[in-house]
Amino acid sequence: MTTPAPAASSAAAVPPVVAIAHHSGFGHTSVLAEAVREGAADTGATVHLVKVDEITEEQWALLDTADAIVFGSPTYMGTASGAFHVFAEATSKRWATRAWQDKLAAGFTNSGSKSGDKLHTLQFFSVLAAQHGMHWINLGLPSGWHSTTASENDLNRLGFYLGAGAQTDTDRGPDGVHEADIATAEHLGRRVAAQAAVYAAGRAAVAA
Ligand SMILES: Cc1cc2nc3c(=O)[nH]c(=O)nc-3n(C[C@H](O)[C@H](O)[C@H](O)COP(=O)(O)O)c2cc1C
Repeated sequence: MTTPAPAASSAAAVPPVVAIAHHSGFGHTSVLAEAVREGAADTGATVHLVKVDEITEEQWALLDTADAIVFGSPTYMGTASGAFHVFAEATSKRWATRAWQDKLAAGFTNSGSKSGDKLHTLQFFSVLAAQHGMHWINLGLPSGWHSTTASENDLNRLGFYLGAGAQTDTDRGPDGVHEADIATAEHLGRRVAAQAAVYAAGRAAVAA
């Protein structure tokens, strides 16, 4: 008896497109954006890094065609930076046409304090995603550094669930971004890209 060949899955063959829309005033959050890019690229995804304070029409078009958009910003005064908020308001054009409906979304932030009210920035990102009808992908990691046997070098050392949260001493440059936070951001990139692939394959299967 011959076993029939499995149906070809064209959806699985097409790598997802992940865009990282981010701002960084002093370069710390840029290090994390690069880590998200590396994590997503590891899975074979096509990745676009977009600096929201320099965004061009071509880059808006890249966001429009992405399967997933990862939002990233430092936490300034307990929320995303002013430059990120300018970008968020500019997305209202996309909101009006539902252009980003059913894309995936996720987020990361960095601040000077261990807490620094970073959760509020991640919540802002998730509400922005919800306003667009996007599907939020959380970090998907247990919290690290929470017992006598744990360490500050653990993945998700700051214990965020909604997205990736990092801390960098304010008197250090971009090379001061913590390795564990970089690894956590890479994890987020891999997770978003993997989920985007699952979502695209599922959508193709439903349409078939
Ligand atoms: C205007 C301003 C506001 C800030 N507000 C906060 C804050 O609310 N919480 C915090 O922990 N750090 C705060 N910081 C520190 C930054 O989050 C920190 O320096 C971060 O690493 C900057 O990231 P970037 O280099 O990507 O801009 C603030 C810094 C600035 C310049």
